[in-house]
Amino acid sequence: MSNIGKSTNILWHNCPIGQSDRQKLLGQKGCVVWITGLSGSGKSTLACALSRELHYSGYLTYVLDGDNLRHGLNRDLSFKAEDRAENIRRVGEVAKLFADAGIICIASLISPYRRDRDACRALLPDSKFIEVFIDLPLKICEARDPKGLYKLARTGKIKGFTGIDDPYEPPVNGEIVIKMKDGECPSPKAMAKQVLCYLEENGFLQA
Ligand SMILES: Nc1ncnc2c1ncn2[C@@H]1O[C@H](COP(=O)(O)OS(=O)(=O)O)[C@@H](OP(=O)(O)O)[C@H]1O
Ligand SMILES: Nc1ncnc2c1ncn2[C@@H]1O[C@H](COP(=O)(O)OP(=O)(O)O)[C@@H](O)[C@H]1O
Repeated sequence: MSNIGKSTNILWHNCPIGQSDRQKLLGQKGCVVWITGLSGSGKSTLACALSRELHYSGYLTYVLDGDNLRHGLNRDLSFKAEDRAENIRRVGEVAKLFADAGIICIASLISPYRRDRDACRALLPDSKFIEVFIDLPLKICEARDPKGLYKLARTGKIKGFTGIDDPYEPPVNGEIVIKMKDGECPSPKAMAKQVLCYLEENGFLQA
């Protein structure tokens, strides 16, 4: 019996069918592809492009997108630092469950604080947490501004906006960095290919 957080006298219950059985069934390894970057850097675009490529090659994926999760699971959270931390913690735990199910889980959230991302990494042993940083300058993201949020942040109508008046801490030793080349951002297909190659080379596309 052990006490975990606020739960007392609880015991882990094991199931006879485990992660490796599910992975054999699916012909892949469960993992978490964690996409981080500024608003407008292309996180959702990459998540969808990667999911599409993998799906049509016969692999099971699921996308956890920050914006979408804030419509349900995380609707009670704001953008202050403690709430962002709780947002990332919950999504990390959910992503871990998907990976345990044998699924290639693609999480796309700003996740601006290194400590929160590292806590998610710690939940997933055996290199199953793959951090992908879309390293796009603020200037480009702000010029894109598809939702008009940077404009609102610049005029003070949104407070604590990442990159404007709230920090973004880039990964130090992430697995994949997506960068501009010759002043151009790689296409969504090219970004997805970079991640796909990593998954292939590291054995995630076989049981
Ligand atoms: N203050 C502030 N800062 C940053 N972003 C803001 C803010 N307010 C609203 N939004 C919109 O919320 C989306 C980010 O949600 P996330 O859950 O990914 O954020 S976080 O990881 O908790 O920082 C983010 O979506 P993306 O543009 O897709 O990144 C914004 O559209
Ligand atoms: N690789 C890319 N090349 C050109 N435009 C892109 C690329 N990725 C995303 N975009 C565009 O940039 C904007 C922001 O992309 P989005 O995926 O919503 O970013 P985020 O999820 O990081 O906020 C969208 O209008 C999208 O069409």
